[in-house]
Amino acid sequence: MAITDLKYHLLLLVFILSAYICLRGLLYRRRNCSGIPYPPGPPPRFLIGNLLDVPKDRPHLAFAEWSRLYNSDIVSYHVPGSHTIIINSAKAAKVLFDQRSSIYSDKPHNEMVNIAGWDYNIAFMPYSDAWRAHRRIIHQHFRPDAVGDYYPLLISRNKTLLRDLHGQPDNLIELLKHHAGSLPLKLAYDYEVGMRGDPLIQKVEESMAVLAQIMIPGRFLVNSYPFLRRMPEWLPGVSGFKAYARNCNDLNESIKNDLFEQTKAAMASGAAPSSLLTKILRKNEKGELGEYVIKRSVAMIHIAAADTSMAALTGAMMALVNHPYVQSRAQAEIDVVIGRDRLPNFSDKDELPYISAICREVMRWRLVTPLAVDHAAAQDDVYDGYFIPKGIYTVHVSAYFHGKFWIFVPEIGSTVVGNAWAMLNDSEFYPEPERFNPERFITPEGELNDDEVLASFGFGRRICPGRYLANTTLWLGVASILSVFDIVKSKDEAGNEIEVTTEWVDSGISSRKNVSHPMPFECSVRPRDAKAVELVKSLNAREPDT
Ligand code: HEM
Repeated sequence: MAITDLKYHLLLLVFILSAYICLRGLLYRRRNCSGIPYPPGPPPRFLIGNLLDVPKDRPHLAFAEWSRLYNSDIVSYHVPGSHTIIINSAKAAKVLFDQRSSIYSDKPHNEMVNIAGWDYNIAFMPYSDAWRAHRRIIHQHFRPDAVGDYYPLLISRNKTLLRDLHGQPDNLIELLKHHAGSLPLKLAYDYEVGMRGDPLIQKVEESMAVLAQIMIPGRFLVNSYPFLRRMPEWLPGVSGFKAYARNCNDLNESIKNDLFEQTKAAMASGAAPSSLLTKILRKNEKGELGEYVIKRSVAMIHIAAADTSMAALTGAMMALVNHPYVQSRAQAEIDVVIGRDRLPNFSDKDELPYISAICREVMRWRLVTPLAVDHAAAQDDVYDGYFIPKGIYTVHVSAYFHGKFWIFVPEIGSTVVGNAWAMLNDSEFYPEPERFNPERFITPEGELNDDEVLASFGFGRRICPGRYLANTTLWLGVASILSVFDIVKSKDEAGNEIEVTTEWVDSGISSRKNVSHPMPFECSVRPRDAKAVELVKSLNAREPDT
């Protein structure tokens, strides 16, 4: 390409960007012409808005602080391309996500999510027929009465975990991560994850690291200026994001397709072991559901379940090792209800309310997803005197240039974020919220109260459909480990106890969509007594029901 041509295209790009920014500015002001203010928040800076005001680390804390500072339970900030509204109270969440769910069930558009092949993630799908089709499959197989189908698998894997823990008492966290992280693939495809260096897990981790980057506000210009996707790759700044996205897209294609195709091939040869995928494919012999819907829904299970379940189970251990009193009370409950000759089972759940209270407190105290996943408003709305603009506001401008038609689509999008952390740490409902205190879920009569800490699983019609499986996995893990083991602090070489942190961090490179995990810590298990050793040694993982 001639130098003059290059200069011409660069000038054109600068012109388009400037036109965009001006048009956005105009639109932004025009929206304010409604006379209704946006929810309060830090004052935006010229061109970059509040880009510098949102901390990368634990933004849920800053957002909750803004509510105190600006005296409003909803607050907002603006970065080029989107306006973000943060919902900090359970009251506002109920009105917006539940009572006005037809408005707030949509999801914001993120151009890089699509380019990088992450659009199969149901949590990012717009509120549409496609989303309904995917959600229906997940719901059918993970609603409360369907979760019972997975009890035998959960119980037998739990027994394996206890036996492994007995053999490697200092390897608690690694074994738990493997236990929780491998379950979704076993359940979905009957795929057994290797303890270390599993190629599929590596692909998922790589792809998720890219996703974490994609979700950082302002990280990719194409999210603010989607037309850049159509620009030739030789333009400065375009080839970088395209190559990055292409690599991630290849990973996602492999994650979606490889196990799916292997299972289909095994089914054709009559050698496929039973799994959720074989069950769904057999039920769909007449082809009512498109194959791609099945493929994407089943692939989603691992993405949604593995990291979150690992965080919850290891978070429970962090809480328990720091609170020996809670362990003793739980063990006393287990001993009275089921004795010492067998492990707790799902049929014991109603009689072990304190174990359930521990699990709820784990989900409240240090949230796995403090800011859930972003929603978007499907239409303009007003709450408590504040204006919430619709998710995507588009204006199409076309121009004829250098023998070509160009279409510019400037949009002002509003993202609506439920700050679950702020809601579940509200001292009006949870006195001394910093304290790990399962008793807060127990009534004076000794029963479980009706607070299921639902905000820890998101909001409205988009609330996590896997929450019953997640709660069941956590409950069984905590109940079985406590029935035979004490969770204790590890010791250093000099025999001193190693302190255990109570802090959580966003995993990977911090972004506000990340799953939070406990900071790395060490702890061990110790059999409660000779009776516990006897019970663990007698466990046979292949007998699911005892
Ligand atoms: C401790 C474990 C888990 C936590 C904390 C968690 C949390 C969440 C949150 C916060 C959302 C976003 C909700 C929203 O947009 O408001 C979500 C969505 C989702 N989760 Fe979970 N989840 C967990 C486990 C699971 C499991 C085990 C599965 C699958 C079996 C699952 C499947 C999904 C799916 C499919 C969505 C997308 C829902 C939609 O957009 O309609 N999750 N989860």
